[in-house]
Amino acid sequence: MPAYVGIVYFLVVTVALHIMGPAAGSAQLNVATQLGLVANKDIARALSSTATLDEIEQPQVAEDLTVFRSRQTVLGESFVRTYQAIFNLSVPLVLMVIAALTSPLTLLLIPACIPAIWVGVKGEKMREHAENELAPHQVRMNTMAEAVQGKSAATELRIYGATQWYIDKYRHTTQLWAAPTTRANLTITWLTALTTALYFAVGAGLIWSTAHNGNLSATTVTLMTVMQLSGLLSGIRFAYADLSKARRAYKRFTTITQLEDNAEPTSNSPQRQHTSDGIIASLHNVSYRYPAEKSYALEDITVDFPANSLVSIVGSNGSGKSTLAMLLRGVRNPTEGKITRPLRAYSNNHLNLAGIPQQPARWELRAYETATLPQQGSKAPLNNEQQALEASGATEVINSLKDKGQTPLGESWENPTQLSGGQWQRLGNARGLLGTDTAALTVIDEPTSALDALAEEKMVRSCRQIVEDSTNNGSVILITHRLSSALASDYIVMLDKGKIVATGRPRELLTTQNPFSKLADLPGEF
Ligand SMILES: Nc1ncnc2c1ncn2[C@@H]1O[C@H](COP(=O)(O)OP(=O)(O)OP(=O)(O)O)[C@@H](O)[C@H]1O
Repeated sequence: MPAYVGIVYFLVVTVALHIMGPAAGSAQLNVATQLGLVANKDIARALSSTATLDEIEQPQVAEDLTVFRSRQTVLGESFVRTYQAIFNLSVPLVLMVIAALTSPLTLLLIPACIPAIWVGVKGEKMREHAENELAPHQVRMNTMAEAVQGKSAATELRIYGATQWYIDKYRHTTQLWAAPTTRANLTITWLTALTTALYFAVGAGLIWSTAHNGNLSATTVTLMTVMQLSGLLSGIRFAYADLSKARRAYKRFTTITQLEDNAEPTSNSPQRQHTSDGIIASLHNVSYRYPAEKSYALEDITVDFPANSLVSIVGSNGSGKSTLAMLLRGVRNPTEGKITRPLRAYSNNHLNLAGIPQQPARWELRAYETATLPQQGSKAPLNNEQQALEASGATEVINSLKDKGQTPLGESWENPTQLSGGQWQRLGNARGLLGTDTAALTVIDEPTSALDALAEEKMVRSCRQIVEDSTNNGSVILITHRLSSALASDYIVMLDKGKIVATGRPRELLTTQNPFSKLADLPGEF
């Protein structure tokens, strides 16, 4: 072989890396961005499904959601890495061919790679197995770690003089629980070291044999190929590990989305259904405590919500209004007591439960998608899209944007369009108003800060319209801080410190002595 082969080799590598590097980089960015968008939509669908927040707040699921929420998702990154590994594979393959032409013995490097690749795959499986064993102990481990780090439990430990005992026990127990992971990591380290040593031994043997024959270009080419392939080997291992982690995270994540898939299909027929006793929802001794909280946000609530009515829930800040709204929407489940819903068709299906949370999420999608997200996730399209967009004021917002409904919103995009708090709120409100025509219950947690007075008045009028147009004898429950909104409703429920302090028709409440009539005498808001 002529001596210039080594020079050609360097030139090929250098030119290939310089041309392919930037191309690979921009392709990776594209892949990551696309995957980020897909992930955003997946989360959106999952969250507009019937899953309760209590479920979503489970630590493991919350962690997965965080992963999926980030633009460069784990999935995206692993795709990028795999892509990069496959892309980069072409360079060493070309080199392998040149190297094989220079010195056929170089082909021995291929079988030498196989044990290293096998260890990469096997190691990942071992890690997954160990992780599965650890998972049931994860929550207890976190609790113990928190206690050691000094949350409220640590105070008790100090009072009992038991801190050292706890730390020893903690260390021992976590060592026991973490043993499979430690063992797996140790085995993987040894196996990786052994297979890498084997690979380099074969490589060194090849380099020695070409140098021994005095073939300078073959030595150079072999040396370069050994180094290139070793870099590629770790690339493949990392790519496989990432992909495997992403697959596990995705599996857990789909446990949320499956809830949506399992939801029973509903008929979208506008037939009018009737309640047996004029009640749309009854709460019986309902109490609610947020996960990880000690005190109750709602205590022993018993109340009937009338059908085909506009009901206002009033009360001071922190009295439990939003919590009650979430229970009524089936977003959270009561900790104690139960909620009964007399309508037969009125399950926890989003076609029968519509509503607007206090702070709708800011989905960074295209404007139309943001305003109509439940349509993207729902199997049966909702009929009242146009009315929902009009009543919420979303149409005005969309029409004011440069590319109308196609305008990309928020930070996730290259040339983002920023909206004001009120504009985001209107798009969110449109989502909540989808399906109100057939909903048995529409729960609107009125935003006090983001909407101006006119928009709020429009909202109250829309609420009345929803009750009148309902094909399902439906009621609207409006959480409000405004006296005028409460007085415009058919029924008022007043809360204070998580308990009901007054219920009744506005007229009745105003003409008797009760906490509501006392507040109504004061000017302004509650
Ligand atoms: N996600 C949460 N985790 C823990 N505690 C919460 C959570 N959300 C609300 N709380 C607590 O529950 C209680 C009731 O809150 P809630 O938001 O229902 O009141 P609210 O009447 O709607 O208040 P506001 O008028 O300010 O919106 C408060 O003490 C609040 O701190």
